[in-house]
Amino acid sequence: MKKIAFIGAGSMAEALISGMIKNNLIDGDHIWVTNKCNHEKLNQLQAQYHVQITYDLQSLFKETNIVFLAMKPKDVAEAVHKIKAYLKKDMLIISVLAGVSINSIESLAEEELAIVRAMPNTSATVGRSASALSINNRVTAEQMKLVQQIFETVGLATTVREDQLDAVTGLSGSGPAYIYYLAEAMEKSAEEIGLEKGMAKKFIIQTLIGAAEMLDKSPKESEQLRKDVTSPGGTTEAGLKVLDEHAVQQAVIDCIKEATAQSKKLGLNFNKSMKV
Ligand SMILES: NC(=O)C1=CN([C@@H]2O[C@H](COP(=O)(O)OP(=O)(O)OC[C@H]3O[C@@H](n4cnc5c(N)ncnc54)[C@H](OP(=O)(O)O)[C@@H]3O)[C@@H](O)[C@H]2O)C=CC1
Ligand SMILES: O=C(O)[C@@H]1CCC=N1
Repeated sequence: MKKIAFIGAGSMAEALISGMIKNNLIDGDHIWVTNKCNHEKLNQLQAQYHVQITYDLQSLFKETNIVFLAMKPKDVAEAVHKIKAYLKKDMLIISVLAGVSINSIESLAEEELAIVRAMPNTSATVGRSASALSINNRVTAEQMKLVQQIFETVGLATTVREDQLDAVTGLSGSGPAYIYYLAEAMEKSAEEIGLEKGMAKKFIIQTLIGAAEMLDKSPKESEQLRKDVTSPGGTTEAGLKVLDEHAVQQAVIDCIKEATAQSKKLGLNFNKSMKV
């Protein structure tokens, strides 16, 4: 594996670094990380993953093959401005930014670059990301192989059209947060119904893993799997009735649509601010 530079050292960068290292794709010596100013965070990454950390862009970009852009969309203009002198045609740029298009990044860099726009999620940490990838026509077959390898190491990787990435962001980029939200509610309920916290947590986790595995392995659709749990006049029916009264299913649909719209909005706002 080659040398990888991370510009941005937040949650998503750490999830990818952790996933790549734990799954033996690359060792810490070949991963270089920088951020805006949070030195403490860089120290933590160095201590935990043995990556190289630096604010010296010369060292960061020396013989670098792959550059991850992993800052918030609002910070990308400033970040790319700072590094653009070091970006070379033979480098592969992988952006994980929500909403920001490949063209926008190229405009900021003022250089024709091989760019991958990816939408992973933080489950990359445990090798379970659902990552969608779009590329521009300067990405070579060899670079694409490398990209597939990186994202397959941290989970499932699928190529999509760039115009589908906002929807992927709303569905699976943000998706882990929806599941954690449900887990939080289950944890709170466990307390109220008198179950000890540690024990309840184990039951909740196993229930989520079990249901996810059933969705994956069973030939049945999610609706049928739900019906299989729901005995007439039983406990599940009573519980689900309350969810229906609160229109929870529609709320989830609205949530994913809103997150998708926000991804589009981030891109539009970015374009407006850059006038691209
Ligand atoms: N979190 C998630 O679940 C996912 C996030 N994404 C995308 O990943 C990107 C990062 O998100 P996330 O990791 O959550 O964000 P964080 O806020 O956790 O991290 C952002 C990082 O960017 C750094 N940064 C900001 N400005 C600059 C700069 N000018 N130069 C170098 N580094 C800079 C910050 O440094 P400092 O701390 O020093 O300010 C920080 O390390 C976003 O664009 C998001 O859309 C995509 C999929 C999932
Ligand atoms: O909330 C966000 O904007 C980022 C993108 C997907 C997940 N987190």
